[in-house]
Amino acid sequence: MFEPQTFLNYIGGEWKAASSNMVEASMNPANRHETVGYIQQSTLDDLEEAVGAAKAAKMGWRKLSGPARGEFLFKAANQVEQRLDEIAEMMTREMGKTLPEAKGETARGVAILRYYAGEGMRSIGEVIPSTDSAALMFTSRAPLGVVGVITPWNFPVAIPIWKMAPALIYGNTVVFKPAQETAVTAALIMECFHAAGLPAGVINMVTGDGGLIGQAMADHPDIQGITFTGSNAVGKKVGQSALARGAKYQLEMGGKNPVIVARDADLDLAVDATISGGLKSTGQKCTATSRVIVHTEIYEAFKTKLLDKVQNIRLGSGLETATWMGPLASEKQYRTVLSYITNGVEEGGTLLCGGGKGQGQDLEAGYFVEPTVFENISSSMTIAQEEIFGPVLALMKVDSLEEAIEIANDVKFGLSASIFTRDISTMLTFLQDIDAGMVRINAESAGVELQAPFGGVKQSSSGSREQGQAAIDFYTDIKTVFVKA
Ligand SMILES: NC(=O)C1=CN([C@@H]2O[C@H](COP(=O)(O)OP(=O)(O)OC[C@H]3O[C@@H](n4cnc5c(N)ncnc54)[C@H](O)[C@@H]3O)[C@@H](O)[C@H]2O)C=CC1
Ligand SMILES: O=C(O)CCC(=O)C(=O)O
Repeated sequence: MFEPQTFLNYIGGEWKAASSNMVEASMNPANRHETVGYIQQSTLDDLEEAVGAAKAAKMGWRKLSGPARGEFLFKAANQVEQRLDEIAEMMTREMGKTLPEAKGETARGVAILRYYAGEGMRSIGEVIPSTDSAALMFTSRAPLGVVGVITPWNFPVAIPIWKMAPALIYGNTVVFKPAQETAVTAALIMECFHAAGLPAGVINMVTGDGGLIGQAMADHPDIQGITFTGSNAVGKKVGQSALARGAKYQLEMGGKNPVIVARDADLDLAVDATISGGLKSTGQKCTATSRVIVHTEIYEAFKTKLLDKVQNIRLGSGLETATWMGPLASEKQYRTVLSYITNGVEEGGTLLCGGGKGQGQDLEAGYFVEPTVFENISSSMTIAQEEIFGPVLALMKVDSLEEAIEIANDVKFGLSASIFTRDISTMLTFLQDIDAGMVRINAESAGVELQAPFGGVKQSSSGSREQGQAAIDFYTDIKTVFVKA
């Protein structure tokens, strides 16, 4: 029998209840009657305390050497690794993705922590020849100060860690506001940082309403940088608030990612990648495949193979081994996805499979939506333009590569895009002409590697890149130093 616990804020190295004395229940989306845990409904006073703690810890932390900061991250990685099964199970319970996916994500969190721990030993500048032969000129990097981290619910371990680990290694202190939907999982990650013994105030977590706590972080004069992943609408607000007071900001937002299936594609490979890229995590990835743009000559063959597999997808609780696809993460997301499906039908799309609530007694209490495939979708339709963030694929038929790329680029987003082809000139045309930050050839649109830059173009991101060594650009400022004896 699962017993829900109450989780506290983490401020100045201590666990604290919100000053409102109010908690909120976090629910299991596979069974809305099950409470996963209770989390704090924080007030602006709690945020103030957390920012104050981060500000007070700032100088001590930045004065530590990079390798010394790295030691703390190695310890945090070991903690997460030791608790991997427990954290992954909580993630599955709290947001619905299957247990193997949750374990994979938690293991990725461990690897990210180790990667950035190692960054503490690497170069942070370069020597540049001065025109004055008696001088030494070089660049160095300075931390921003206090960094605000606002994260979504779809990757409750990986996204917070890929923001907090580089923030910390480059000498910043952190105030973290996770999505309320997955704040229990976030609290387990904070327990790992606490056990790793980071000095008090270096990392702080305040849970609560995004419009209140998140917005106040974006507005806060003592937070010098804000990193955000989430919706486009909120991201823009966060960016505008930070810009208005001269703070640095980094936004990772939506996607409407295409896969192009060229006429010479390996169809089995393309089908598997479309299913994995579009439907894993129940389609709730900013890199998820949403539009499937298929050459007319192989359209029917591709469609038949795709439907054959999609119709056999097993829905259920992510904790059950037979389950391939779990529920949507929340009631809000469930309603959003169902309304996009209704809209697709109303605008003239043809439903090939799915389209409804998950059927069956064991699915009744959860936010399950059947894996859904549409055809007869034109680029101007709402479901071809807006991010759905659910298990919905839209098939679009084209006569040429040029037409495929034109449709692929005909959206406001530009995060990830993939193509299936064996032809080198098709590959080259695609990688040159596609508007996307992540370009993938013969691979699904989702999936990122922690050591490589991650981000999009157009309205998918604010232009900066996360992960890999690219992260240093956001979390530090360059100092150009000129020294003469
Ligand atoms: N790019 C991505 O990975 C994600 C995209 N989304 C997209 O956003 C849609 C809505 O999902 P939501 O959870 O409602 O996203 P959201 O953008 O509202 O939430 C993301 C984070 O921002 C916080 N937040 C909310 N309002 C805020 C404000 N005014 N100021 C500062 N922070 C604020 C939330 O508490 C959460 O921590 C999804 O259907 C999906 O299309 C959602 C999550 C992740
Ligand atoms: O594809 C991935 O693994 C990362 C996706 C992501 O960053 C997101 O959905 O926010």
